[in-house]
Amino acid sequence: MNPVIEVRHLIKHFPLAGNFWGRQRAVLRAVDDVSLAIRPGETLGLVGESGSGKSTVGNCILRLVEPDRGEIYCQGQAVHSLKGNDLRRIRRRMQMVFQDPQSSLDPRMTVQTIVGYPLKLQRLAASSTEVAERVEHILTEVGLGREHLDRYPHEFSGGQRQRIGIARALITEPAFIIFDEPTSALDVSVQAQILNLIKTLQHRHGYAYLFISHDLTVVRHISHRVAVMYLGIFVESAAKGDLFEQPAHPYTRALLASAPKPNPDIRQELAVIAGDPPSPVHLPSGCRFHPRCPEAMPICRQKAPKTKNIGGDRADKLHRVCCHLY
Ligand SMILES: Nc1ncnc2c1ncn2[C@@H]1O[C@H](COP(=O)(O)OP(=O)(O)OP(=O)(O)O)[C@@H](O)[C@H]1O
Repeated sequence: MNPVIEVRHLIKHFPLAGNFWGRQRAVLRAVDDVSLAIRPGETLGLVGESGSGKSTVGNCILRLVEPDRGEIYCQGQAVHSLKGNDLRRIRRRMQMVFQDPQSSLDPRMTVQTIVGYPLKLQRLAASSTEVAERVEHILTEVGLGREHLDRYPHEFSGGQRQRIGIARALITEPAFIIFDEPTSALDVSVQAQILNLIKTLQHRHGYAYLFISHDLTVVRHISHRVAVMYLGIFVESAAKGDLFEQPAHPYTRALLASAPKPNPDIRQELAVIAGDPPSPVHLPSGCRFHPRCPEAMPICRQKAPKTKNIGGDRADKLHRVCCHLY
């Protein structure tokens, strides 16, 4: 199957503000050559410590942040070169669900208006009657009845608000959805319900998902493949089973070793590895993980490793790792 979304060599550097007296301006390398492909019905989980560049990858794919370089294809269409109305049109096929439903829903709008708004914005419905019908249908899909149509966001629980956020993303019938930490603001019991809803919707419609999270349990539950991000690059990516059973990169191994055993009732946050990540402005020489790596060799200080495939050739068997050990 062809990928729904494909990203090739994505780069996003943020120039730092300030006066550098003629010296070259320092840049923060938020995303530094990332490639990925996601097929219909597939979820790619994206994990990594805070600041590793996960959200920037998602924002660049949707062009909410302008990439510096790289190619982005949605169902074969070159998103990176679209402008104006063409860019607006492709956004109906690529949607995002945010972490905090409280702040991403306008408190002055009713559910009817919030969920129907993308249809109006993109002129995807012929009449207000059609908008109303489609809103009602999509609310049922996410487990909310028509009695909620005229209520405001503050009248809902956190889980219900996230259902509204999901309905708003689904109303344009997208092929690809980015979930950026969609359950981290929710209680653990509600979190499970939302994750199951996200999975059910994927089974029903074949959506491709990019699922960004700090939480290894959540990523393990929801993903088919997983990519591990460290300081702007993917250090490892593989099918979920391979990544969790046979982690190859020392960073992935450290993440898994430091996480408690799988327990759906416990959040498994990252950021428990010895030492802080170096600054993305002043990256270490060679491999960017070497100052924290228990297996660092002399070459790791000198030369950045290339990404190699240590798995099979089939798309679902690829196991890519960026490390001098391989
Ligand atoms: N608009 C911006 N201007 C300058 N720097 C930015 C901007 N957006 C993100 N960054 C920086 O880029 C780096 C990557 O940020 P990003 O939010 O993508 O990381 P993340 O892995 O999603 O982190 P978190 O899990 O905390 O959301 C960080 O160092 C961040 O401070």
